[in-house]
Parts: sequence; structure tokens; C-alpha cells
Amino acid sequence: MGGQSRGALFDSDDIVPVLIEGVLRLVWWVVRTVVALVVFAVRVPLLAVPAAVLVAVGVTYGRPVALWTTLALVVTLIAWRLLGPGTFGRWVRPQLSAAWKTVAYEVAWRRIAPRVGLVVHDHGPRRRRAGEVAGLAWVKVTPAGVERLGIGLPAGLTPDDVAAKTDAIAHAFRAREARIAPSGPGGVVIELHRKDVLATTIRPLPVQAADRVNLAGIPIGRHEDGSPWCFSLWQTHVLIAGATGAGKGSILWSLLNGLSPAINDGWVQVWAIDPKGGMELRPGARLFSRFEDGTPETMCDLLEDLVAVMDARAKRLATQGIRKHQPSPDSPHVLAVIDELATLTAFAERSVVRRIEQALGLLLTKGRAVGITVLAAVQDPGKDVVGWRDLFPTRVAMRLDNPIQVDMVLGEGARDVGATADHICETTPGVAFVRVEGTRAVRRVRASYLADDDIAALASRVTAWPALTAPRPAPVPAGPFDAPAPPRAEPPTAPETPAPARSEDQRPPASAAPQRKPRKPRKARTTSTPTAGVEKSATDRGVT
Ligand SMILES: Nc1ncnc2c1ncn2[C@@H]1O[C@H](COP(=O)(O)OP(=O)(O)OP(=O)(O)O)[C@@H](O)[C@H]1O
Repeated sequence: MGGQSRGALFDSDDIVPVLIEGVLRLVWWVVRTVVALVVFAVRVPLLAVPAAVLVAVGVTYGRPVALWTTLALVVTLIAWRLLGPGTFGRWVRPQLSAAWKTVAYEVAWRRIAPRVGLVVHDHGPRRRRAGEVAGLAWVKVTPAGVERLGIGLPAGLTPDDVAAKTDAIAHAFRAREARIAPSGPGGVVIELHRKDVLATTIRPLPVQAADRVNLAGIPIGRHEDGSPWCFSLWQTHVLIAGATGAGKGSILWSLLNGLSPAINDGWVQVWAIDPKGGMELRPGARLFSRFEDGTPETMCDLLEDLVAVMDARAKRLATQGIRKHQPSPDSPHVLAVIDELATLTAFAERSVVRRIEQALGLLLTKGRAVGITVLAAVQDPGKDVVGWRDLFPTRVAMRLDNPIQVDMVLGEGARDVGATADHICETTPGVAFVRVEGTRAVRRVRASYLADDDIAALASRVTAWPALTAPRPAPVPAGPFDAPAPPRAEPPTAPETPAPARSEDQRPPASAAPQRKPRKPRKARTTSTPTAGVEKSATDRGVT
């Protein structure tokens, strides 16, 4: 009676088939072990190569020599750790921890993946009994201690399926947070964060007057992996959303700090509106070519003046057959900063609200191509900016009140792939989530913090060039239900000497690229920054 045992190859009790089966199984086991060793050696060369060398030394020269060699290796590593902790932390520690964590994760992943549901089952007629589990392909550890798991996805699983399980994966591996990072087709990368490397305040990056500013990558803080957080103002508009005290100001000041050499050289201008009465931006008024913190009407005027500059520039570029604006001191890139978009229209007359909305709409739809970037901050991404949100290609989610707001700011699914902006702690202002360009993945970042002294030092070493001017378009006629607009408020401290008219359409064509030219002697001039209230001549300028 030879009933077939589970997994037996031959249905027989004869000795020969049993022997053949035994030999086949042994060969299969040897092949699998060799393949596993080769895979291990490829994945963890730092462990495999020394291990192979030590085995070779032991076989060739005997065990005592192998033991002494091992001891020498360990002493060398300890000495390196003590004498050069920087290079050890950069080159050796990530490799060593990846080596042993590869082994640990190999074991743990097989247990955890099916439990969190990362498994697919066949539904066709040729059903396999066991499901196919998402496989662990590799393990890496970054110098900042982030553990990255490369996962191969079997047919039927998508990165979104893994994203939906990030909370369960984080808990299973006892990590603080798990996030999905970009990867090629058929795979996904899970990042496990065990400690908060962004817990401490980041000092502002030192900026020299001679530094070359790259509008497509202004360093303003740090990523979680320790690399610099570089912010692009090139051909984009920026929306920063965060509850009160989230640290929106730190992103703004870090940007101004990074831009300061370009502001000083005149190929970047900042036009700023502070509807909260100048609380946030007034200390940096010298950096702004235009600054308004007074009435809604004056802020509206600033936006309409910028629309006029935009239209004049668009006309000039079209006449010259240029499709993309290149900033230069003759035709600078303009960054329009609005600190608290909702307050801008909250207390204005209806007719002024309409003018503001029209001007803002024009800047957001037509400004990018002609070198105008709008950067707006909001506390509530829902009610405050629901109509504008999609016109801001770059969005930053700082500490928010609920998960719905996270998706409102960063786009649908952002919360699922790990943008837990609603979990950002109140004790870490300046922390934010941003999208990784061109992907659905998100990254956690922190902006550097400029204290009042840093802002004062920044403002003392940089002076903005006079604001561009261009003829204003005719105002939109008031509707039948609009309240009559109040007379235009005069700036409280208008400069005595009018700013030199640097009309866009009168100036020579822009140079090809933003280059630091030797400073040309400039006539004594005043800024058109009425509320700055200081006349600034070229000799006043602190940066050389
Ligand atoms: N990047 C940062 N690092 C450390 N501390 C910060 C950072 N940013 C802000 N802070 C601290 O948090 C406080 C609030 O920051 P900030 O005023 O920029 O917040 P906010 O989002 O602009 O708030 P509100 O919308 O109410 O103006 C600051 O006074 C400062 O003490």
C-alpha cells in the first residue's frame, strides 16, 4: 500500500526511486544554497568579500592566521570609527548596517509581507495553492539612517497597494514612519524612518554676495536623508499651506536668503504683500522692490502694476520672437510674495476683491512664461484658496489639521504614500511635505530658520533695485452691485525722489542668461517701496 506522501516525487516504496528522489532533492538544495550565497555576496559585498577572504586565508595558512586577520580587521574598523567618525559614518556604517539588516529583513519580510496583505492569489482555472508574496529585492541604509527596502511586485500588486499598507508595515518593523519612494516599473521602495532626523532647528545656510543663484534650485533646508532641500522658483507658482505657527515664514525667509545675491545684483525682484499689517515681512522691506502692508486697495494696486509689467513683457517677448523669458537686470525675474492669501481679500470692498481676483488670476495663468512667480501662503487650503489651488504647480504642505487638507494641497493620494502633514508635531515648525518632481512620491523636509537677528543682517546687506514700471491697463468697470471704490489711499511715506522709470517696454532686450555682471555705476536712486520709507542710493548698498 504505497499512498503518495505530500510532496513525494515517486509513488513507490522501492528503494531505487526513493534513492533517486533523495539525490535529486540534495542536488536541488545545493543549487539553491549556492544561488542564495551568490545573491547574498552580490547584495552585501562588504560582508561577503571579507568572509570569503578569511575562509581562503584559513584554508591556505591555517586557522590561527585567519583569526589574527579577523582581529586586525576589527581593530582597523574601531580605529577608523574613533579617528574619522565623519568618513566612517558616510562610507562604512551604512554598508555595515545594510549588511546585517539585509539578513534580518530577509527573515522578517517573509513573515510580515503576507500578514499585511502584500500577496496575490491566482483566480484562474490553474490556481496555485499558495499566493505569491511581494519579494524583498534589496536593503540599503542611507548615511542619515533611513532604511530603504526595494520590493519586487508580483503581477497583480501595484505601488498603491503597498502605499495603502505603509502604516501596518511601519508598525510591524517598529519604525516611526514608513513612506513610499519612486522606483522603476514592477517595483516599489519602502522607506523606514526610525528617528526624526529633522527634529532640530536648521541654521540658515551661509550665503555670500558672490554666490551664483540658481532659480531652479535654491537651497533652503534639508531633506530627511540629510541632502539639501533645493527649491525651484523657475517657471512655477508656489502655494505654502500650514496651520498657524507651522513655520510658513521660515520657507519664505530661507528663500529670500538664498535669493539675496540675485536681488542685490538686480536680476531678481521681490514684490511683497503682507496683508497682516507687516507683522511678518516688514523687517525685510529693504529686500523688496515693492512692498505693501497697508489697505487692500494699495495691495490691489501692486498686483495690477505687476499685471501691467507682465503684459508689457509678454508683448516685448512676442515681438522679439522669444518664447521663454531669461532674467537679467534689465528684465528681472519677479517673485510676488503674498503672505496669507485669505486675508488679502477678507476685509476688502467687493469691487476691490474683484480687482484682486482678476489680477491674481492673470498673474497665475500668464506669469510663468514671462518670468513672474507668485508665492502665496495660506493657513486653510480648503476655504481660503479652493479656487486658486490648481494654478499653483508647486505646493508645500506644512503642519495641517486633517488628512483631507493634505490631499487638497499635495494632490489625491499624497496622504496614502506617506505625506502625514496632519501628524507633524507643533514642536517642529518648518517641517513640511513636498512632492518629488515628476512622481507621486513625497518627501519630508525642514526649512532653515532665520531668527530676527538673521533677518536684520540679511536686510542690512542687501538692497532691492527699483521696481519695474509699465502703463496700467484700464480698470475693470464696477458692476451694478459693487460698492463705490473708496479713493485710492496715498502711500503713508511716499519717497521724495521718484523712482527712475525702468519701464519694461523701453528697456533693451534681456541678456541670454542670468549672469553676474560687474556692477555698473548706478545713479542715486530711491526704491519704490513706499512703506520702506528709506531713500537708498547705490552707495547705501551694503554688499560688494
Ligand atoms: N524652520 C523653523 N525652525 C525652527 N523654528 C521655527 C521654524 N519656523 C518657524 N519657527 C518657529 O515657529 C514660530 C512660528 O513660525 P511662523 O510665524 O513662521 O509660522 P506661520 O506658519 O507663518 O504662522 P502664521 O500663519 O500664524 O503667521 C516662529 O516664531 C519660530 O519661533
